Amino acid sequence: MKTVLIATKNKGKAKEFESLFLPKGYKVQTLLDIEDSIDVEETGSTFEENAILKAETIARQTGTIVIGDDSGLIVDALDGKPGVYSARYAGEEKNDAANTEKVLQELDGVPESKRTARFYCALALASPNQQTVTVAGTVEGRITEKPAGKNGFGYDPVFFIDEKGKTMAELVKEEKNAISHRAVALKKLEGLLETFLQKEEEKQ
Ligand SMILES: O=P(O)(O)OP(=O)(O)OP(=O)(O)OC[C@H]1O[C@@H](n2cnc3c(O)ncnc32)[C@H](O)[C@@H]1O
Ligand SMILES: [Mg+2]
Repeated sequence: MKTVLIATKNKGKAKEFESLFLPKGYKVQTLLDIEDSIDVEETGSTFEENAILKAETIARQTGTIVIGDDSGLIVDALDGKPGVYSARYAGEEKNDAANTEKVLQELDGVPESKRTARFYCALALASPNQQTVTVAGTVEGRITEKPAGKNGFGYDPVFFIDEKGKTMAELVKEEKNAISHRAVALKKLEGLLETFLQKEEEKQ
């Protein structure tokens, strides 16, 4: 089976990539499987910049093809926050529940019609000897007044999807993976990944 390395230490993302890639015939490896893997500093001001930083840093370190994922929540009433700071919104320790609570507090008193938001996922594909490419995907929703659901990760319990009548955390894995920002981005990356792998083989 073909293997693809994802430059992430996020368990929720890792699980999603495994399910998304399995039907395509790929086995997924992440930085959670690699001992002493380095932390990539996310110094970019856009999701794309950070996805590139993750993918290129790890591609250079491992000498293989790598996918970087930088994603987050964009809330209209908060002028796009937490945005690229989604993981550390309530502090450096990256606490999903605390991040979610902070968004709910900041939206206190904001009416339902003004609680529009979207998840954004930028994916970068890099290898030591090919030009890096990026793609992106989004999914539209609204921020609820309190968390609901146990599935998924991050801000999923407060992200309500009108078409489903449920929060992202109330969807089963298959449902999230059919509509998520990550799934939309990955669909755009599929063909590019095949080309990358072919070119890599030709070089060997
Ligand atoms: O950088 P890596 O190692 O990949 O892991 P991370 O958790 O730091 O990931 P990001 O820098 O991309 O930050 C993304 C944050 O946005 C949130 N997020 C991203 N995708 C999400 C999803 O599908 N559902 C809910 N929240 C999500 C989540 O809270 C993450 O902490
Ligand atoms: Mg991160």
